[in-house]
Amino acid sequence: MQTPPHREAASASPLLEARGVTLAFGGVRALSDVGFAVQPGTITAVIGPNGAGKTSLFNTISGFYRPAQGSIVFKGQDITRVPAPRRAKMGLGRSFQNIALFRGMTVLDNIKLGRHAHLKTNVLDALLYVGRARREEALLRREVEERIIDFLEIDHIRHAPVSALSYGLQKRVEMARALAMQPEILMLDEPVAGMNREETEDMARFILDVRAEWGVTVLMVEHDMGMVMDLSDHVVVLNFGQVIASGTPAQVQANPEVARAYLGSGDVQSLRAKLRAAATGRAEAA
Ligand SMILES: Nc1ncnc2c1ncn2[C@@H]1O[C@H](COP(=O)(O)OP(=O)(O)OP(=O)(O)O)[C@@H](O)[C@H]1O
Repeated sequence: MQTPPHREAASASPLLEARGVTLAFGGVRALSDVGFAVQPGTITAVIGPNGAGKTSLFNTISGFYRPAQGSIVFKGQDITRVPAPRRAKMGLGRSFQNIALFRGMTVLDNIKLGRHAHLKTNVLDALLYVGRARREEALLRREVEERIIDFLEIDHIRHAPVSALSYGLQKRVEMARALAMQPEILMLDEPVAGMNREETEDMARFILDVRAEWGVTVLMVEHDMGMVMDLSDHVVVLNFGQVIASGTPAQVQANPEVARAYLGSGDVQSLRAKLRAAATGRAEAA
């Protein structure tokens, strides 16, 4: 018997999985039995009202928090006990909700620092092939840095200190630094929070291009529901630390539980109308 095509798609190996993740801070249960999968090559978004557990989930995936129960699986490997820096080297790149750049340093130096975490040359290599390894590394580094600078259109500010940049540009530099690690999955924590419409449009374009041109899978946490619905292939909705819905943007928008979490009533028409209004606003601003 043949497997229907949609079944095949659903059973493709996920790049990343959260399985039954539970996390508590003292008496507060931030996450309860959270499970979802990120398929390679997709843009997946985690949304939910304030305090739903989005940041806790991100921190658990990137290794800053260890769950009380459950596991995180990346490329088929259980990484629940792998420390955060090693996860980054394995290909989990991330940006932060509150920009975590070195503000006194230039854009280029911040990007170089991101790249530094990816250095492959170990102590033995360095002892045996000092000259060649260094030269090759330097060449490759410069190539990656230039490609990122070009891609994110930040050439004009490469020597500017980060502190002198607008918020939108700082967010873009943070993305550049995360890309410098050449991640397989890029985790973006509220990539458009605090941005004006134009900056939001730019960032949305970069997120789509990261996937299209760099082949990077994207997992983001974002408050801007309209942007999420426009960009994502898959949306996971959290509320009070639990997954209340998961599916395509259209499926999530038609889910009364989601409308209840956001609007206090299960009226999916109102939810759709709200999203349409937001989309019209963005189109007018563009
Ligand atoms: N370090 C912490 N110590 C204690 N409680 C915490 C901590 N971090 C988060 N929490 C609690 O865990 C729950 C989930 O918070 P979390 O920040 O993950 O939600 P969120 O969806 O990211 O919220 P927001 O959209 O406001 O950023 C909340 O009740 C929050 O108060």
